Amino acid sequence: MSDKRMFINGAWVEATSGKTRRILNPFNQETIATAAEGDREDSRAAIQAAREAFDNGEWAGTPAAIRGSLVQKIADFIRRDNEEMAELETLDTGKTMVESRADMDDIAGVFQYFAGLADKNGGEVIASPLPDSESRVVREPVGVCGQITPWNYPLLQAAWKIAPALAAGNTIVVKPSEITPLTTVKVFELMEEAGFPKGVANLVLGSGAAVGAELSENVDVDLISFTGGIDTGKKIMQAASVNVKKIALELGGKNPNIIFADADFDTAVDQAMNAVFFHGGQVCSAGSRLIIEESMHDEFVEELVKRSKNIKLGNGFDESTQSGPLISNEHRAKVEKYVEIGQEEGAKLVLGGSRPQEKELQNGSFYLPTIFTECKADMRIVQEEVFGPVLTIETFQTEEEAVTLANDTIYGLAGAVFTNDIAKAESVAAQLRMGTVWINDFHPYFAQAPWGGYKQSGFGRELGHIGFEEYTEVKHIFRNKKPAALNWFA
Ligand SMILES: NC(=O)c1ccc[n+]([C@@H]2O[C@H](COP(=O)([O-])OP(=O)(O)OC[C@H]3O[C@@H](n4cnc5c(N)ncnc54)[C@H](O)[C@@H]3O)[C@@H](O)[C@H]2O)c1
Ligand SMILES: C[N+](C)(C)CC=O
Repeated sequence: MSDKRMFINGAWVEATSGKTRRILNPFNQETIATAAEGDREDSRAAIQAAREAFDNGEWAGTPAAIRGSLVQKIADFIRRDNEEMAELETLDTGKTMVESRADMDDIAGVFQYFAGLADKNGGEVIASPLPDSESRVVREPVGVCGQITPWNYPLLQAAWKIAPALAAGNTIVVKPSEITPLTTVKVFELMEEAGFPKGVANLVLGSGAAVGAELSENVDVDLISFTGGIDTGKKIMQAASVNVKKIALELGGKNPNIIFADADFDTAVDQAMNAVFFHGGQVCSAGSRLIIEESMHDEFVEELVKRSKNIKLGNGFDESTQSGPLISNEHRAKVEKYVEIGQEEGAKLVLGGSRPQEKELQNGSFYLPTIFTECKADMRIVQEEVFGPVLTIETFQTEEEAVTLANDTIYGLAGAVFTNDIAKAESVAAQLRMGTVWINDFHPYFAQAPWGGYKQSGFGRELGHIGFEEYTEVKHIFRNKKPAALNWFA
């Protein structure tokens, strides 16, 4: 028996196979829950429920304002249960309570934003070039949406998908990461409380290889929205071709943080630390490549190392903790491998490069903030997503060089530029091939602005009105107001 079950066709169910999975706390590897471990059969049952709920037309035909008010209820319930939900997220991911509380605030804001958009989907009247006719464009829901999410921001990434999909009148099957399902299960409890009709929102727990693959392949799924790693994204894209599903892919990043010598020194050091070490670097948009003007390199690195040494690692529930553990020992092993590779490639390790020594951290998947200088653009440590607290530093002399280094990546998710010269900042922003560019800041994202990648960071956008439109089909309706025979074949 599990204590975290799946929600299929309006009922909480165990896996058909009876299998379960232990969910671990990355701070101490203790079991915090037992989750149903669904497989393809469970996935198919959820898809069928979502298919029927879409095809019977009730949800899509529900007045948009009423759909919006149900989505708004989720926002209200999350605000009501903020502390409990933040605790679940910290238990599951190890992130600090400050981060988890902020995530819950953001998530409530996302549900509120899309609740508000539900009835603003008015369509458009076209100036028809033909006489006695009417031409208009309407947006309709796509259908059954499969939504697959990662472990680093479990509920936040799910909210970016669930809220617009439901507001637009789709039905959904959500598959959270198998290692962090707790808050997604909780949000389905909230949806049940809000009173969504049976089959509209379904939750399947289990592995990517089984549940995720079924969602990607199944011809009854009309759209697949995925957030996760690039290799998984490629598999999903291939699988989704079976019925030419609509796809949105939010993949990884190797994000540059460009700092010019005229930037405010203290702000730039502080933001550079935050860019890469926030949540242990387990952020798709982490500023893991620092690209700094050569003239300030030594002074900047000295200060960065001095401050980063003092980052307090610990239990996310301890309010003095600044950064929690990595998600798992397996993931830490991957980070360690990259640090080894960086050293073999000739990058100079100036901070970290090992696990912390403190006794109280030994059971957690901790890794020290790590900084490499003397990095070259062709090193793997500079090119590949480490997804841990590892910063590489490269230098430049001219704006052109900075932009070339920043764009020298297969990814294009996000990047930043720090300078007091606004014209220079705007020029760099215009040249960066990335979905988000921050000027004199790093990390802000919010429900009102679109999020997504250029190049191999994916395609499609989440958030903003574009994130809502991703869940709609565009239909042109033309009406002849004076129908008459054409006599073409007379
Ligand atoms: N662009 C963004 O907005 C964004 C946001 C968060 C995380 N990410 C990226 O996510 C990655 C880290 O997350 P992760 O390790 O959970 O990624 P992952 O690709 O390993 O897993 C993500 C999800 O895909 C599922 N999955 C695995 N194999 C599958 C398959 N064959 N078919 C269908 N689904 C499958 C997993 O079970 C999980 O639910 C990083 O690369 C990070 O940059 C991107
Ligand atoms: C999209 N974001 C920044 C919330 C999380 C990326 O991992």
